[in-house]
Amino acid sequence: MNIEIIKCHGSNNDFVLIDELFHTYHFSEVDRVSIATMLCDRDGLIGADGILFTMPSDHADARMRMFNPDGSEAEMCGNGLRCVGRYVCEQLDRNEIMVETKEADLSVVKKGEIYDDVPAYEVSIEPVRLDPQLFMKTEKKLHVELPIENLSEDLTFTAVSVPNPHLITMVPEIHDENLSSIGKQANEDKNLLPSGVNVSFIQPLGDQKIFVRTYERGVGLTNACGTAMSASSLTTVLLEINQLSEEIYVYNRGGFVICVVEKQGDEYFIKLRGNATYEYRTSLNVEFEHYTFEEQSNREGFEQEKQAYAKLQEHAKEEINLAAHE
Ligand SMILES: N[C@@H](CCC[C@H](N)C(=O)O)C(=O)O
Repeated sequence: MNIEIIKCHGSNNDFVLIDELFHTYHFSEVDRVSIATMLCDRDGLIGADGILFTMPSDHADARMRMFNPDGSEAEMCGNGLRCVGRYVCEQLDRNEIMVETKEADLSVVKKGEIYDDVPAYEVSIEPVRLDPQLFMKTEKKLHVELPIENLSEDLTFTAVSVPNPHLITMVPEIHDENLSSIGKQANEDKNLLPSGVNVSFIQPLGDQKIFVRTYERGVGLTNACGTAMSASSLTTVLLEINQLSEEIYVYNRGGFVICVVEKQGDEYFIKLRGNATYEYRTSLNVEFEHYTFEEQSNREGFEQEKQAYAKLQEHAKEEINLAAHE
């Protein structure tokens, strides 16, 4: 089967976008899993943190289904939603659309630039729930800054569903080996976390700024995770480190995003704003029976936007260094 793809990223959390709105591909559920495991493989031709199936919806402008490299399907993907949002906005010639996701219809709005020549897309991250029982075996009704003995002797965690599951912890300094080992352990402990979990470490940088690193369920360490940065922003608001309704700059290995946490009654709402950058477009011939694929065309690169994004990333690195030495 011939499949056209766009390789894209949000904060260098990179994806393969497949358009089923304007192409008629008949994928079975097994095909979707094969596409995810084959195309995301970092030792293969493409390599990515996930697949974004951009599909028709019976009530919204489009529907997004997101698959991790291990073939599992996630409830949501914040960085991916910006990429799908951009794609659909451009196809429909609109600046604002609604995208159906597993648990909610979410708005995507094109909103100026996040940095010079880097257009910004703002997405709603909903529903936001603090009930740990949604994904963790626990008697507790709320799990904010509490220990989880099976995962760490000294760290405390906050459980947030947005609606994919997240455990967040505050640390003075981030050590990848520690995050990786806790992330692996959390995803192996099916008695505690039956559907797995994304684990993030937050390093506060002061002045409404944080640095977030995430071990993603179904992936491992990634450059950034949009839902994790949203859940982390909420965590810092709950812990009164950052302010409600104010912009929170979230730095990551691949750049930065801006989150705003709002509260209405007892409910929280999060907006996530950041880039949606295309790297290249190409077409693939996928042989599902043989579990193989090859590239059919030369890659069409998006050099200008890649260069603009490289400057954003340089700026993010400088900001992180400055904050770390203040
Ligand atoms: N990187 C994504 C989240 C992708 C799904 C995650 N690995 C999960 O299984 O929940 C994001 O930007 O939110």
